[in-house]
Amino acid sequence: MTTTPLKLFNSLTRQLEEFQPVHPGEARVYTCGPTVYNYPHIGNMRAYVFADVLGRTLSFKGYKLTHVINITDVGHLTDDADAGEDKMEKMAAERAQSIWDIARHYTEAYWADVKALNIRQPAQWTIATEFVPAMIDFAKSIAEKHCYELDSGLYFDVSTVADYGRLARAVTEEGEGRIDEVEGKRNAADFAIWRKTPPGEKRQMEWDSPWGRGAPGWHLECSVMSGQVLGFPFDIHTGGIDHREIHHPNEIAQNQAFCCTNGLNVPANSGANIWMHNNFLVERTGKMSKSSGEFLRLQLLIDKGYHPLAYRMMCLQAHYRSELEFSWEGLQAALVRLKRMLMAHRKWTDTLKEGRMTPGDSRERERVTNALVARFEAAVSADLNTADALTVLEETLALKGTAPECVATAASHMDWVMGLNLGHLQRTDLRLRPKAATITEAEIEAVLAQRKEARAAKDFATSDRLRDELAAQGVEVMDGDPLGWDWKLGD
Ligand SMILES: Nc1ncnc2c1ncn2[C@@H]1O[C@H](COP(=O)(O)OP(=O)(O)OP(=O)(O)O)[C@@H](O)[C@H]1O
Ligand SMILES: [Zn+2]
Repeated sequence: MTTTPLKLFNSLTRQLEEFQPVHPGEARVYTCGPTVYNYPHIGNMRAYVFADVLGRTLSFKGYKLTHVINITDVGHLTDDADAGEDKMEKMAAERAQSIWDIARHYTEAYWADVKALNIRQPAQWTIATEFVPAMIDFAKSIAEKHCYELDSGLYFDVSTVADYGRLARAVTEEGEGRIDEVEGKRNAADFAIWRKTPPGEKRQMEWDSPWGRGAPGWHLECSVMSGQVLGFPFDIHTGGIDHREIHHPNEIAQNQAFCCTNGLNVPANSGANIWMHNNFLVERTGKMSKSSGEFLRLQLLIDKGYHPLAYRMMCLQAHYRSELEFSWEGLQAALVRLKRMLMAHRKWTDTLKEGRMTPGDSRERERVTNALVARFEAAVSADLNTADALTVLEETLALKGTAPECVATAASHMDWVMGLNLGHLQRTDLRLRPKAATITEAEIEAVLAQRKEARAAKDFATSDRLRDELAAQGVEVMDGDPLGWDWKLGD
């Protein structure tokens, strides 16, 4: 079905580029996954909604997709630029719990959010601690030419690779956040690829290596997991925009070293051809951040009564390269938009269910369907312009006089790429129903049934009294609402 070439913004060149797969007909994508020392916040989840839309777009365009997302359960320090403590060790010490338990708990919490947001399962979740022997092998192969050992670990010498930091466009020596705290580092930007456990200390997670007992560096992990599973070079590497500054330049430096040493001298030599970054979800006070302690979890949105796909809709309304400001009003608007789409979609599928097929030429119907889908394809092919793509979906659903089969088929393709699940959601799933509410749905429905009877009998006094009783319990009855929200629960 592919007609429009797929253009993606490559952070390496800061330009839109046409997607040209390394392996014909395939797309291999690696996404930097969460560090599982805490719950993901909805900002983190924006990164995975973006990667999911990318993956769905590639599949929709006919590429055989292999998507890998990692789980970082060791090695990510509290400062991306190679200083501070391991985030996992720190949390384990604070909680007096085993790291393994912490990792399991937060990985599961992350997977629950992935599911709730209708993010597809990748081909593989790579767990960092399962790749440690491969990380040691990778480090061994580049150590002689590109690394040097200090008391605290094995360091990567960034001056040994061409054009270090080109992704960040940062000055190597004085780039942001390059804190040179380690005595003996040759360049301020050099980073540990293996961190030795200091003498007399014991880490919960440590392994033997040629450079002593210790743990791998975070940057090494992603180079190894992506290269091992997808092979260098693969097509696309994604992550949040913060990774453009330190984590990904360091991955690229390692990939260059590895590819040169191992005779994989690929043209761009960065490990991946295209590096893509989503912008931040922000709050009025600034970037939403796990490390700052307070943050919004998807579960809080659900507890307040919002369906999680309303948050997915909120993400899709903005381009992934733009900042998106979170607000409850914005979430409410996204929910209403989702509900409108659902109702419009339902009308078409009901028409089909009633068997009202359009007589006539099936070739003509195929042509109409393809023309509708082509408009949508043009939107997503323009660097994943989901905002335009949603408009095309809405306009398709609002068509009049077009054969229902054409609209329903075209809309189901579009919905699949957007991942809004219009075909399965029920109108009642989208009701605002805060967890704190004490009244049950059955109780609400019972009162509404009484009220319906009263109204049928033109007993408006009783009808109003029942309505007021519900209002006192936070239930807003919405008579005659075109969206069909018969009732909703407030906070
Ligand atoms: N506010 C945000 N909006 C969008 N993406 C974000 C935001 N914060 C982090 N990310 C992205 O989420 C993904 C997971 O990040 P990770 O689990 O490592 O979070 P973190 O860096 O520990 O958290 P934080 O930066 O919030 O302290 C990364 O791709 C990261 O770039
Ligand atoms: Zn990574």
